Amino acid sequence: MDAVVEQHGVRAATAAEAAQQADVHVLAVKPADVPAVLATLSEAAGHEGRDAVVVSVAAGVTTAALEAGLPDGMAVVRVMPNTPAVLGAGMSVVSRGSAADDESVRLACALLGTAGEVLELPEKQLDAVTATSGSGPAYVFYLAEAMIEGAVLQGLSRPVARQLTLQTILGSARMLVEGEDSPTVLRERVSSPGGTTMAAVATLDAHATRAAVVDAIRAATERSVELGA
Ligand SMILES: NC(=O)C1=CN([C@@H]2O[C@H](COP(=O)(O)OP(=O)(O)OC[C@H]3O[C@@H](n4cnc5c(N)ncnc54)[C@H](OP(=O)(O)O)[C@@H]3O)[C@@H](O)[C@H]2O)C=CC1
Ligand SMILES: O=C(O)[C@@H]1CCC=N1
Repeated sequence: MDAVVEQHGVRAATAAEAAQQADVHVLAVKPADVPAVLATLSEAAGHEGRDAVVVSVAAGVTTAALEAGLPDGMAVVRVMPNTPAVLGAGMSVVSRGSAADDESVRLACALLGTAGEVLELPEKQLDAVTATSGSGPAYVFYLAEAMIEGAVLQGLSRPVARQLTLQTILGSARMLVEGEDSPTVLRERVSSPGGTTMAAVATLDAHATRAAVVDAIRAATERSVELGA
C-alpha cells in the first residue's frame, strides 16, 4: 500500500473512510463483491443519500441492482471500460441510472476521459458493448499470439516474429483510426490478385474465422447477460 501511495501520489483510506469523504465513488471490485461495498457506501452516506456519484465498472451489474443497494436518489453511472485505459487509449461506454442527471454523467465522462474515449449509450446495449470493447483487447492479443506462432513456425526467430507482428498490428490500427477507409477497402488494397494475401484470407475463410469471431462476440454478450442476472 505504501508503495502505491508513493508511486501515484494518492491518499490511502479504508472503503468506509473514502465513502464518507469522496464526491465520486469508483466501484472496481468483482461483481460478487459489489453488495458488500454498496453496504459500506450506504452506511457512510446515511439513509437520505448524499450528493455523490457512484461510478461502477463491475461487468454485468445493472444500474437497477446498484440503485437497489444504495440510498434513494443516489446517482449511479455504470461503465464498461477496457484495459488500454492504462495507456490513455481506452474505450469506455457509460450508461446512466435513473437518478443520474447530466452533471453526474459529465463528471463520470470527465473522469474516464483521462483514460481514453468515452461514449454514452442506453444500458440495454452494455452487454454487446462488453463483448466488443470490454473483452475486445483479448481478441487482438489472441490474433497477435497466433501471428507470432505462425511466423516462428515459418522459420523466423521469436523476437523477429514478435517485432513484425506488433508493429503490423500498431500500423494497421493507426490506418483504421486515422484514415477514412473502411476495413474492407484497406484489406482489399493489400490483396494483390492471385497473391499472398488472397491465399491467406482464403485460408482464414476456409477455417470460418469470420464466423468464429461473430460467434465469439455473441457468446461474450450472452455471458454478460448471465453475469447480470
Ligand atoms: N479486467 C478487465 O478488462 C475489465 C474488468 N472489469 C470489471 O472490473 C472489476 C474488477 O476486475 P479486476 O480488476 O479484474 O478484479 P481484481 O480482483 O483484480 O480487483 C478487485 C479489487 O477489489 C478489491 N476489493 C475486493 N473487495 C473489496 C471491498 N469490500 N472493499 C474494497 N476493495 C475490495 C480487491 O482488493 P484485495 O486484492 O485486497 O482483495 C482488488 O484490489 C470487475 O467487476 C470486472 O467485471 C470491467 C471491464 C474490463
Ligand atoms: O472478462 C470479463 O468478464 C471482464 C469484462 C470485460 C473484460 N473483462
